Amino acid sequence: MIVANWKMHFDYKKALEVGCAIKSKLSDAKAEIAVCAPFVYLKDLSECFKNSNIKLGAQNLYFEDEGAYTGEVSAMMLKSVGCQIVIVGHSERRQLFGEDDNMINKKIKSAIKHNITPILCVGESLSQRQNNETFTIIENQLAKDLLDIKETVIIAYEPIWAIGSGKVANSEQIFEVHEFIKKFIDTKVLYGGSVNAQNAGELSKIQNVDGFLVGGASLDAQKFYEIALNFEKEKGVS
Ligand SMILES: O=C[C@H](O)COP(=O)(O)O
Repeated sequence: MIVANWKMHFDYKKALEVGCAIKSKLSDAKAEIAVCAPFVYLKDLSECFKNSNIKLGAQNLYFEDEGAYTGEVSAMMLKSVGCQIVIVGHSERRQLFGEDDNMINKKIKSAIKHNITPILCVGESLSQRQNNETFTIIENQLAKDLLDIKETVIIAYEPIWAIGSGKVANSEQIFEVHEFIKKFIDTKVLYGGSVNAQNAGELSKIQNVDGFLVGGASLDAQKFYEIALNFEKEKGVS
């Protein structure tokens, strides 16, 4: 599974241009492909992704369905514009907006209630890794974020120090964290953090990597396409 996280990029015209280019390049992809776009572009992207295998995703949600929550967007609303996937607990939201594990847990439950597949992001900071706290941090995030949740949740392992930095975690680091996550929950585990068209092939060789959550390189349809292609080649997805 290859997921684009566009974060807060593009104006309307560019978002539709890149979204439609991704659709035309990857509509026959064998790997599962999803594009997580800013809220305001979702409706039109859902039209663009019609009759293709590209899944529509959001980057966040609020856990209540409706009410006096100025500026928030609920799972019910996302579902109504065709969203199938939502990213929850991205480190940028944890760090910049103080999103805590309790809130993340409620968001995951709300997504599931509306039949939207959550992608839960977990990962350690550089200082936590240097202090040998990686597994404790990840176990703590998984335990709290997935409390009382039995349904399918996709996990994205994103070491914070690898996001947008050009510093990719090495194969051993990725393998052991994915193994740890899969012991906790038997599900798909994606890797995220400076994935690009050049390193996607090598990263795909790691046996327990089930796909990627791609930030920067997903802003270019050709680069995103090459990542998916390299993944399919290495994994023998056909
Ligand atoms: O959600 C995506 C990640 O934060 C990775 O971003 P990046 O590919 O720009 O490092």
